[in-house]
Amino acid sequence: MKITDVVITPIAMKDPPLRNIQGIHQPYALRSILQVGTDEGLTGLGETYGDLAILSALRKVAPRLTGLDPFDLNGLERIIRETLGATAGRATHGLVGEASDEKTLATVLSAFEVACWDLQGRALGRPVVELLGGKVRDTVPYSGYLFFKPSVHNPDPGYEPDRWGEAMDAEGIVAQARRMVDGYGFKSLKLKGGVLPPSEEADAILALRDAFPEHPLRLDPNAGWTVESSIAVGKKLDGVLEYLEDPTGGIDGMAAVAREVSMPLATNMCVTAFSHIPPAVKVDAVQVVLSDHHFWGGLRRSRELAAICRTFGIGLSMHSNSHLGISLAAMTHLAGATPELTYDCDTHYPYLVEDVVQEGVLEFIDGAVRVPSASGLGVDLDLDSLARLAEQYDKCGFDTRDDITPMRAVQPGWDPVIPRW
Ligand SMILES: O=C([O-])C(=O)C[C@H](O)[C@@H](O)C(=O)[O-]
Ligand SMILES: [Mg+2]
Repeated sequence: MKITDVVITPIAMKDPPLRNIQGIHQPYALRSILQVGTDEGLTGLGETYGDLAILSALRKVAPRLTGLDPFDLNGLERIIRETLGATAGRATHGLVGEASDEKTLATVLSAFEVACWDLQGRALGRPVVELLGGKVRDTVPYSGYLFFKPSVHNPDPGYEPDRWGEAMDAEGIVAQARRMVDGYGFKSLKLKGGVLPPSEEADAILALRDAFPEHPLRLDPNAGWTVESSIAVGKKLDGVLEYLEDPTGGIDGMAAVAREVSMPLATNMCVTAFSHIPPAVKVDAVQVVLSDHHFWGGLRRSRELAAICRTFGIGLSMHSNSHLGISLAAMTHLAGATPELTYDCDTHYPYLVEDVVQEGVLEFIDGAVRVPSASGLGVDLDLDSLARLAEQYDKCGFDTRDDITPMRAVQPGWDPVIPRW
């Protein structure tokens, strides 16, 4: 089987005004959708960030893939390295750690790699989970991802407001959590912090603890706090959190917090590439790493990460950005085949109101998604939806994620300084 053509479609999907340390989500989230065609008439699907820098890198690589066998993943990496060289560009946004050429390269590799796994599975008539070694679980549990948010975007993008309403205090977060748990059955909850002063966010966690006594809870301010503030929150939430995620920035900062608090510290900011692991292990900075196949270099690399975490006794969880069904399918196959992944995975999926894959395959039952059993990733494109979301991209008025500018519309002079507290 040989790759004959690659179609890359940037899309924009409606996204609620979710708050974080940088500001607020734009009214649309951007993604790149990959269709990799072969001489056998099969098409493999991939999905990644839609930011222009990534899109440009994907477009540079695409024509070079003609003739490649989708089973040759080492060949895929070689072509990508040759094409992008050592200057792939710094493309990721600030919420997943430092941008680097290597991370951009890993992101591009991942997008095409997932499409190749899909092709391999389709060619063999096997689901991707089987190519990754077989299922270690039939369903993959996800956690309910809670965000502080206003009820509407400002300015109004002209579409129906989202169904989640306002949540700018502990009461609003508990109500949001109730809807997440009732609607999706989530068995654990994660609160995106870095929005209110740390003690108020700790109070929101305590309110969640009262309302959901059995649910493991996580809090993630995306490095918004100083070491001192992080320790204070860690002590206040002693015995309450399953883990505290990126309270402060950097390996040394996290290590200083880890020495003083009882709960594990997790990260998708200070350990986001293989080169970060040795220094983090040396000072015991993090006890849980959130994998994310999108920027760790794909499904193979994510399993290498799992093995390294196992070796050093580090827990493994999974990170998410706003994503569509192709990514959810890839995450579910990966998690379905990865025994080290013992924490419920993150997902933004409940905030999604439009997808490019057909309905009904990826459903949350009791907070979990069944690993698809059809060939490849097990999802197919809905071409009408893809065209509609592509048109939305052309009209949305931006080509790169930016949480700061829309925040300045809400709060003039907004300065996304880190740490803030
Ligand atoms: O766990 C995390 O750090 C994230 O999920 C980062 C995301 O970008 C999230 O903060 C968001 O979507 O605003
Ligand atoms: Mg995080």
